[in-house]
Amino acid sequence: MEAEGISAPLSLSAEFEGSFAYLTVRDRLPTILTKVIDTLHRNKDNFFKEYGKEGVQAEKTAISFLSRLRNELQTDKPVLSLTDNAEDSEAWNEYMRRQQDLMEDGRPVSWFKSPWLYMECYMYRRIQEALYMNPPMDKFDVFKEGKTQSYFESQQAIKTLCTYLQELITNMENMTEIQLRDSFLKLLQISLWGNKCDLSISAGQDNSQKSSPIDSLPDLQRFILVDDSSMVWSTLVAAQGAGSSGKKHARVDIILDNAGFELITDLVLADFLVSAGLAKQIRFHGKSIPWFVSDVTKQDFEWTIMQTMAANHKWMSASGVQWKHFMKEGTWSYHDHIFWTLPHEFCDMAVDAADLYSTLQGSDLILFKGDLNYRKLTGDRKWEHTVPFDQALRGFQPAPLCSLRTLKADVQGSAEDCVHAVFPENQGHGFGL
Ligand SMILES: O=P(O)(O)OC[C@H]1O[C@](O)(CO)[C@@H](O)[C@@H]1O
Ligand SMILES: [Mn+2]
Repeated sequence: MEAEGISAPLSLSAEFEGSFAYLTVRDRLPTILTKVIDTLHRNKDNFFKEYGKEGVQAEKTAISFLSRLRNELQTDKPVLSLTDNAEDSEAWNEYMRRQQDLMEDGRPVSWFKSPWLYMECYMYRRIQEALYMNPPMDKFDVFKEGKTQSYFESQQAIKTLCTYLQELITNMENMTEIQLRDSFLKLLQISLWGNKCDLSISAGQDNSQKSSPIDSLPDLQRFILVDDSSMVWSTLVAAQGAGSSGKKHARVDIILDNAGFELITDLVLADFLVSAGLAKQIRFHGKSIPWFVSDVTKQDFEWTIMQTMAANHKWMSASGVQWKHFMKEGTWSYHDHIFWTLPHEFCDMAVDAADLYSTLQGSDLILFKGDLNYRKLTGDRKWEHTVPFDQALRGFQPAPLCSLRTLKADVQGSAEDCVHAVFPENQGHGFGL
């Protein structure tokens, strides 16, 4: 749907044979679906133990739903309305009608003819429909195994990062502003690179963090296209300005992406922001259902903090204890609005999720993690590479925002990583890579 009066190029789509969208829909999405079916098969005995015959029957029916879905995808069938009467079903079905109105010569909305962004999101929502329709499978997270494995495979990197965080916190009061700034920029890059650990690009293959997240920074520097993070720092510093009641309470919103090591990098960054007095409140935004294989759900968020607390490592445990305290006292909070697991481009948010847009307008800085968020920020359209980032946002600017994304889809086109930052007109800055 077009944001008011701002035109945009075509959406990336699998209709362009040979494109990355085409290869994703033809090859990677069926592979992910097959792995989901295998996961259900492999857990058959557990379902029997936990739910008896009813569990096994539900697993069998869910598998038949998913096999049918895979066939629909592979044979480019018209997409179907959702029939699970979930909280977001009507929003999905309304979006399908909207997409149908956009189709030329009345062709049906289908996997290889419609926007890649819509079809990929739709697949993950249809997986959830197969579970919703077959209780007691409705609470089962088909991606949980991969997400927890990614956490356990990254232990050494997590220990290194938590140790680094505790060293920063111990030395914090002696730090000059330049040292604080440099530490922040280092943690921002670590959070950017944490985005490499994503299970949808790898179609579920292990993609955990093996190397030291700190020592690898110098080598990775050359892959950052144009680093605008210094403006992110300026925004944070400006947000410390005195408010009407004295010290302003800077609020940072982090739109999360993947669980596992990437989530740890985001929690470490958030801990630093609060410990350095750069933010008084951090709002984390995750997914309300399992999504794009490794995206963070509330269960993943809570499990990761508990797991870190319980680690047999002094600084991991100290970090986890601190994070649980931040959650308990409300300095940190977790939110999972359904909009983040709808297919909409973010320029639609002000209309289609006005409550969320209004919430984000209260932020001093919004950090968007990952490739899917970047694709939604820019509408996953065939922009020229010279288009300024804030133009591609087509009016989506609830607050100063920054995209921390390792490039996994065409919508930027270059092979490097991106740190974007953009500021609403009233701050006069509009820039990107
Ligand atoms: O976890 P991230 O960084 O959002 O990556 C997910 C992205 O990776 C891909 O799976 C590969 O391009 C996309 O389909 C999706 O946008
Ligand atoms: Mn992801």
